[in-house]
Amino acid sequence: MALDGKVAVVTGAAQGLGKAFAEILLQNGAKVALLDVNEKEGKSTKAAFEAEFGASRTLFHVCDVSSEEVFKDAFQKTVQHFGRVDIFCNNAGITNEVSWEKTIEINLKGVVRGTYMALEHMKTENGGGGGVIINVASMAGVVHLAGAPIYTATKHAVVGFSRAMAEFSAAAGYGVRICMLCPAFVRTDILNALKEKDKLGEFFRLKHLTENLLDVAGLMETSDVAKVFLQMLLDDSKNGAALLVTPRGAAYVDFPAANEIPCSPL
Ligand SMILES: NC(=O)c1ccc[n+]([C@@H]2O[C@H](COP(=O)([O-])OP(=O)(O)OC[C@H]3O[C@@H](n4cnc5c(N)ncnc54)[C@H](O)[C@@H]3O)[C@@H](O)[C@H]2O)c1
Ligand SMILES: CCCCCC(O)/C=C/C=C\C/C=C\C/C=C\CCCC(=O)O
Repeated sequence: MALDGKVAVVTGAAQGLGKAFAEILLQNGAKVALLDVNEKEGKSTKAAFEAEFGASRTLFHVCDVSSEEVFKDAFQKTVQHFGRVDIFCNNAGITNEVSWEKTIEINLKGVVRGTYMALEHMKTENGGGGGVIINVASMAGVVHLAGAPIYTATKHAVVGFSRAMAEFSAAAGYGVRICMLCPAFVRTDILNALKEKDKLGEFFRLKHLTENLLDVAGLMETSDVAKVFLQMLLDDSKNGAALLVTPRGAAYVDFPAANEIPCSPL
């Protein structure tokens, strides 16, 4: 997929990884709708992009992905403004083990909402032009973080949901690819939760478990992850693929097929 003239939506685009994904899309010729619940940061990011790429290339809508109504409204406004959407990146996410229902609402249900909405618009069956959906999971969607069980659960769920939807989309002939990005630790505000008892609750006393993993794995910059995001987005051969991104490099996860899982006779 060439990006020149394509229209992308990125949730959680005001800062961190979402901002870096939006930036690399803009650098490669796409127009980008930035959706984020943080109005102040979103407006400032939009202003910075406007100065660099021109006013007509970006949009910002205040949008909480945990509200079906608000999310749909922001998406519809984006379609009205740019005329279409070709790329949808479900990136917004939080770490909060105390308000765990909220974490599920944003990290999982927000991704499900965004995926359904994007598919409905892009699928060729409805006269759409096809496209690509990138769901941002985490390495914690493939291996677990004992210090953040709900975060882990949401990211595992995003991986399972996206893989199932990718196969469904291909089988239904929708013309829409769905892939997952699974980064290890990246220098963004989400990691501040590691220092916040009111976010980790009872898991705060074992925060060293996550900190030890971070020490071993190392920390990436958002721009490093954005380069890999772009490669996956542009690779038309990938559907249902989960790309792990670590400071050592990137690799697609080799999930076993059901009949490849070793079993002993009962
Ligand atoms: N930073 C990491 O180490 C890391 C690693 C793997 C995956 N991730 C994932 O990357 C994604 C982006 O996180 P980040 O690291 O850039 O963190 P971040 O906190 O810097 O950015 C998250 C963004 O999402 C927005 N957001 C939060 N709740 C929202 C909501 N309800 N609706 C809309 N926007 C909302 C925030 O305002 C913020 O702009 C998340 O899904 C996260 O789980 C992060
Ligand atoms: C409160 C924690 C917030 C975590 C944010 C997040 O999504 C980061 C997850 C990163 C990794 C998760 C799991 C395990 C990492 C363990 C080892 C990585 C080794 C990487 C390598 O191969 O070098």
